[in-house]
Amino acid sequence: MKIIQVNNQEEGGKQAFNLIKQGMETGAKVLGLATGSTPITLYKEMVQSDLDFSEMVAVNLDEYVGLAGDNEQSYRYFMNHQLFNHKPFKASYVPDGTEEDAEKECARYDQIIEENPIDIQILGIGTNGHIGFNEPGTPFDSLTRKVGLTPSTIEANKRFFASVEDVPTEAYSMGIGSILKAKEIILIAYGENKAEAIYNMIEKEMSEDCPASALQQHDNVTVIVDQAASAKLSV
Ligand SMILES: N[C@@H]1[C@@H](O)[C@H](O)[C@@H](COP(=O)(O)O)O[C@@H]1O
Repeated sequence: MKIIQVNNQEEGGKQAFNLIKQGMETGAKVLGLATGSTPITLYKEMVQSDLDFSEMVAVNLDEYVGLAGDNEQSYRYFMNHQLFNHKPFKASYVPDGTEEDAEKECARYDQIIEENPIDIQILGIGTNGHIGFNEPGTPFDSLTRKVGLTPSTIEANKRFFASVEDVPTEAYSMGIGSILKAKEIILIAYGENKAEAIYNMIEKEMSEDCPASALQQHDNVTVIVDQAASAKLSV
């Protein structure tokens, strides 16, 4: 894994943006995108840039089960407002949180990923090492499925909701197997509450206890971290 240390989130957004720009110059057509507060500065860079995304496809990692795209807490809403409304893509995919038939929705989404192989996958990381909504214990060959969120993830994500009771307890998430199929992966982490997860991901032995450690088996991963998130690393 290549590690890029940055001073702050603005610099991290610029670094990630430059990697995407380079990727597009060398033929990348499909971006795998993530939600959460971490990629916001990257999306700002993309919006402010003169890059044209109208021939690009975006495939998002996950969506809360039960939330429609016009719900302000949904990941579709987040993506539209942070990026797609400002920079139109040829197509943008996010799992449909309103689809009650999980099997049908997951099969549909896996088909989308198969038809649009991801060139560059952007990832954040949960404090427990989750990527997408793949919580600890997720098999590394998993595909899209309905997952239950751990209490720590519900707790971490409640800041976006009126109360903890409003946080959905399930999500549709691309699997770790799907993520590993991306040609290039850029994982971004800021802040001391990510330090343990970053340490487990990079320096501990690969284990399902830290879903992000699966990235150790991928040969094109760049990790963008600030000082606080990289504080536990030995290098
Ligand atoms: N499903 C998302 C993840 O994709 C994201 O990486 C994580 C961290 O979020 P943040 O960037 O806000 O710390 O939150 C959620 O659980």
